[in-house]
Amino acid sequence: MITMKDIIREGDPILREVASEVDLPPSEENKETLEEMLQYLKNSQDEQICDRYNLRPGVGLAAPQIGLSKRMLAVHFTDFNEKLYSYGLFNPRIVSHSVEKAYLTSGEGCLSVDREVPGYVPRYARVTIKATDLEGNEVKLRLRDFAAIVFQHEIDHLNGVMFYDHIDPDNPFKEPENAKPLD
Ligand SMILES: CNC(=O)c1cccc(C)c1Nc1nc(N2CCN(c3ccccc3Cl)CC2)nc(N2CSC[C@H]2C(=O)NC)n1
Ligand code: NI
Repeated sequence: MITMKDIIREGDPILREVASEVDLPPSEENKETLEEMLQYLKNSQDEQICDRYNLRPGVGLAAPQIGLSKRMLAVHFTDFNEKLYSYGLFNPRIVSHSVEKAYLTSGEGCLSVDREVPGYVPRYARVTIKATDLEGNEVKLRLRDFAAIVFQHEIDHLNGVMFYDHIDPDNPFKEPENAKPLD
């Protein structure tokens, strides 16, 4: 079971590496790891389990955050329209995106960052992702708003990018150009 002791914190160089593609079809080992990452997210959103194991709640987790420089990520959340997103993905990539940007007006948090880093994180408002899922199927996901934000945050981890790299250091709460606020 993944707990907070398994989560790599900022400062560890692995979080700044470009992670390697995984071989397909995914090995049993990589499938088990990705299942564990998904289970972490579910556990972290269950009050009893979260309290018992002192987990930080999250809706996304990328393999570099547990010390594996592999292009694997898990997400588990329901969006504003009550649509459930629960995926373990191998080799996810953004194949197209909107010009329009979006940002969480509350800023972003990260399981690998044990501090608040205030500021708007401008991201694409809509993205199309292609990847291979836990069953080994090629999936194509058209995402918008919160779902688009989460997937971009996690794909950033596969490219060594942290959310605060996107925050304007001169004015963290400046309205990003051509961007819609997400409350
Ligand atoms: C600094 N201000 C803030 O963090 C912030 C502050 C307010 C609102 C938002 C919306 C903020 N922003 C933000 N809130 C989240 N959560 C909201 C609470 N939730 C959760 C909490 C408890 C139980 C179940 C759940 Cl579901 C867990 C997820 N998650 C992310 N991110 C950035 S994209 C990846 C994702 C992630 O999983 N991070 C660990 N950002
Ligand atoms: Ni993160």
